Amino acid sequence: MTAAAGLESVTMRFRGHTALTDVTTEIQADTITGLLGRNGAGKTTMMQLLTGHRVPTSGRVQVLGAAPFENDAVLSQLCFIKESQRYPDLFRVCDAVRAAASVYPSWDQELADQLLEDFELPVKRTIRKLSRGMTSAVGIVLGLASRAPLTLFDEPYLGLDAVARQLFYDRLLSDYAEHPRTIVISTHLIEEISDLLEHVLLIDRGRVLLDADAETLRATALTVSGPARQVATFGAAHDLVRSESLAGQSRAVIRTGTATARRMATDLGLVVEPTSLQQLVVAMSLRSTATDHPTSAVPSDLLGAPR
Ligand SMILES: Nc1ncnc2c1ncn2[C@@H]1O[C@H](COP(=O)(O)OP(=O)(O)OP(=O)(O)O)[C@@H](O)[C@H]1O
Repeated sequence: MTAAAGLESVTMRFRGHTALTDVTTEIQADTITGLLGRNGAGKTTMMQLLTGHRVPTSGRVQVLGAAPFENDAVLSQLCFIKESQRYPDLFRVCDAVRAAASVYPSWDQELADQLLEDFELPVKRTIRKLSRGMTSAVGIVLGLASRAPLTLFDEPYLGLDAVARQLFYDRLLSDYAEHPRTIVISTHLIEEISDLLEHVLLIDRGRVLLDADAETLRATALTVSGPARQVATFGAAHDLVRSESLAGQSRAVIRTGTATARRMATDLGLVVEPTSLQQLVVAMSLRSTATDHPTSAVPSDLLGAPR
């Protein structure tokens, strides 16, 4: 696998706050990567660094083989759709489309027209007068039709209804299948998007907590439940991410993937179920918080039921 972008020992400090601490990671080429993490984890900051909107306090950022900051050759190959994308006051939808068409070398007008129709966007209306969700849809149209070699969506669907979000996932997947490129999406809607993701990068308070391909994650995360003692025995022999107990029964998220581990769980009389990506992300984030703040109370029902 080749890397389309990478951060090497990157620290990003704002006045009085460190948003990223010594982050080293690679964004694989022609892959859909999910950038996950709690509020304030550092996702937007990472995207700003990758798109040359910021320079790291220390460390190196490489995108398509070079540092992105003030590098036109690199920037022309990037498309960054921000959470609250701003447009000039009088811009109509068609003006934004025309402007994007002139900026992105790989722009596909046919795809843009199709997406405008799919999202039922009124092309002559001023963007300022669109609803929150419709404005997000404009960003999605631009991001997909740009066909940029590296496209970053930072929580692209603020206000989008469930049908429009599904439309986004479907169109993204079908266009990506025909035109593979590197896509990074930050989102809190993990459950919805998990099937789309090929790689997962989980950030927690500015540090990388998980950096793995989605297939491996699916194969290595289990939820086991049963008598507390047996769950504890099983957890002690594996990477126990989180467990909760009530009335002598426990439920635990474990990272392991081997057939032997599953057999051991079954032999102990435990119920073994798959762990969804969302459950794993929640469990890992809570473990990280608990490690740093051992006394903080965590609600016991946060793991929810497996898919
Ligand atoms: N310009 C800035 N000045 C000071 N602090 C900042 C600045 N930009 C970001 N931060 C801080 O850096 C941290 C990471 O912010 P960032 O926007 O990257 O998080 P995020 O993961 O995108 O969060 P969310 O999911 O809530 O959008 C936060 O604590 C934020 O307050």
